[in-house]
Amino acid sequence: MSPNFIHTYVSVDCVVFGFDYENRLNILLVQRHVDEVPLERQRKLPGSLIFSDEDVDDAAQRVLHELTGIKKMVLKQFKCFADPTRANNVHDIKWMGKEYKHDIDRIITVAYLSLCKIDHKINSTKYDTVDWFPIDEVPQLPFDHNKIISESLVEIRKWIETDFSIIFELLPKRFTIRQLYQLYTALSEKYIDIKNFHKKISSFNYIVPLDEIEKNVSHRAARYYKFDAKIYKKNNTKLIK
Ligand SMILES: O=P(O)(O)OC[C@H]1O[C@@H](O)[C@H](O)[C@@H]1O
Repeated sequence: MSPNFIHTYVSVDCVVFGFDYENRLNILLVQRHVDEVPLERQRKLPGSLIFSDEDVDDAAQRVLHELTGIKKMVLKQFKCFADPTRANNVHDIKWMGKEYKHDIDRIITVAYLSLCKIDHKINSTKYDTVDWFPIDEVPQLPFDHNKIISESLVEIRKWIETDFSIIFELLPKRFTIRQLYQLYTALSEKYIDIKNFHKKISSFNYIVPLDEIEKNVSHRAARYYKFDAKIYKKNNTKLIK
């Protein structure tokens, strides 16, 4: 007897990270609409089935553009999720039927990581509701989206160790060393104390001090810095060795 081979749909899902003013990692979730399910239980990762004439990376770039209105965003494919039961939930089947007008029983999804400054204006052309959620306040999501998010966290930690410059995609254009430190500690599993961090940072010429300091703060006003991508590319140093 010959084995059964799958005949399946393929989708992409994007985990977009942001870093908020309370020093927490956030991700972007969208709202879907399925009758009979309370709205607060219908958040999901932004995603889409892939068009028949589309490359998978292009589909992810399209999803991000439809999600944020931003033309080109940092993007990293990190894993394929193919559990045969991942789209078996009755509400998920209903949703796919409504959204794609097809009888869809199996979907393999390719997951992507992306990064966005949290103060960037989100101009979605596809979703009526797009919100930032602190990573530890993400609700129960459809499909295997909670699993995709936890695996994306492992992935972003690895990413930062191989390419430190991605951290600046999450920070405002001008930032303090404390902000950089807090983001680094939220992302990295390595511990470094703030004094040593300051020492390290001051040896990196791609982190450039500005002639501006914080205003209206209760603690000692800190200097602002900016990231110089050109200088970084020249020496491409890892931050913590
Ligand atoms: O609901 P949308 O994102 O349009 O459809 C694609 C979905 O199909 C599932 O594999 C994915 O997890 C993805 O979310």
